[in-house]
Amino acid sequence: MKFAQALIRPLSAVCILFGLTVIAGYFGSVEALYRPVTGGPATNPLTAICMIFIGFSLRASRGKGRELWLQRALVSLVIIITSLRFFDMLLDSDVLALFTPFQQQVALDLQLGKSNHMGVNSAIMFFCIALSLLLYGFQRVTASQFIAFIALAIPTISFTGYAYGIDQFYGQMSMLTASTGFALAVAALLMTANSGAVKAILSPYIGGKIARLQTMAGYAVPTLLGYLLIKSLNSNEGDLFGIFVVTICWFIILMVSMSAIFQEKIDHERRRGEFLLTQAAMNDQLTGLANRRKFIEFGQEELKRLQSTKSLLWLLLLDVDHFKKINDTSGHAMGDKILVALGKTLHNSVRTVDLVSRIGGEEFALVLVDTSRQGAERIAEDIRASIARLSVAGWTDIHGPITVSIGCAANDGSHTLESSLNLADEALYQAKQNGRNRVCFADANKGQ
Ligand SMILES: Nc1nc2c(ncn2[C@@H]2O[C@H](COP(=O)(O)OP(=O)(O)OP(=O)(O)O)[C@@H](O)[C@H]2O)c(=O)[nH]1
Repeated sequence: MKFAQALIRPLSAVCILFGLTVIAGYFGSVEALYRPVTGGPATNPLTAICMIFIGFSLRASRGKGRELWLQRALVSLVIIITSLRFFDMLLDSDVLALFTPFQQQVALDLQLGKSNHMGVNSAIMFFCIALSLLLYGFQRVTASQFIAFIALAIPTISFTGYAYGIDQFYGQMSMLTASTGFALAVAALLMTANSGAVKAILSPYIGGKIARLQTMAGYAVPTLLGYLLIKSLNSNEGDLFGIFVVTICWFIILMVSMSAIFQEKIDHERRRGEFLLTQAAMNDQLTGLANRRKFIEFGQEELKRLQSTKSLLWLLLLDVDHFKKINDTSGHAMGDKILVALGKTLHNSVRTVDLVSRIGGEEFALVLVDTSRQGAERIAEDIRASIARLSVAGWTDIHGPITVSIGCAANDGSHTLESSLNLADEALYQAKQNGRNRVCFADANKGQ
């Protein structure tokens, strides 16, 4: 998606450059710059201005404040210019000539019988691109995308015309205008890459891959077959045949886009379901902390990492003192409430790189990564003290403070997670034996 959107700036830059090249052609009277195919259609100066305006408005489309107003102003001007072209066509007037730069040169070309009008197809194409960008600026993304698709269809019809030799298909649209319009319509579509059919087609998942393949094949195969047939049959019905091919191509693209949207919706639900299942499999429902499974996975990953960092990992095993009494005197619901409060305290006591997990009923395990012995001592003691001060709504002083015993063991990467867990468990047992509400450290030489 990001890659697709990164294309917008270079595409718009190329189009601005094309527009400026055409203007330079009129300015320096270099016909080849505005009429790439000798005797073919020229790019009218106003058409070149539309290219430049749309190119700049694409660059401003994601802006805010003044930039957004500039974008709206530029696309509105293009809408006005192209609308005047429709006006001239309907009333058989020539209002547009009043605003056309290099009008003398344009008039001379026309006198000499050379084509140099802004083609109606070009006007429709730029009108649609400008409208699409205007709608995008007003956050009408679906409508913007729909109009951009229509805009994209117009140069593809011209390309088919050039390929099949059907001049009605490109009319007064030069190859340069068709290519620029195509690039601008693609850029306008990419602006809406986060929604609808474009999102579905660009999706990195399987649905997107299939849709991209189908879109390309759906366009390339009928176009190529049509080309081969029209050349080999030398058909007089070329126009009808061309219309048939273009219609088939766009019908296929429409079908592919629609099925891609549904496919992406279903795939999105599946990915969400998978995410929720993984979450459920890795997290403890009551406290929201990691569960035993996640603890083992995380611990083993960190131990692997230790082999290259040569630092120390600490395992803190924490058990609530006389938790059975808490349940028996105040009820299971209060017991649960205390477990949740403990989970929060533990979570807030460590860094984001560490892991806090609930590995049993009233037993928690902490993994402290890249930590010295002094660091582990300080954290364990802070945790013990802050839990002894913990106040839980509904838990009264007559019951005494909630306390925990903590057993700690270090691992430098030279022994297994299981052996560290056993050492921490022995230290925890020691803490319980020594009167609870205390921190004990495993013998550093054991298990190494
Ligand atoms: N409320 C609640 N209680 C739980 C949960 N899981 C385990 N328990 C209870 O935790 C208590 C653990 O008791 P014991 O293992 O005897 O240990 P203790 O009472 O904490 O005593 P010491 O560990 O020796 O200090 C049992 O009564 C379990 O029913 C839970 O999710 N919620």
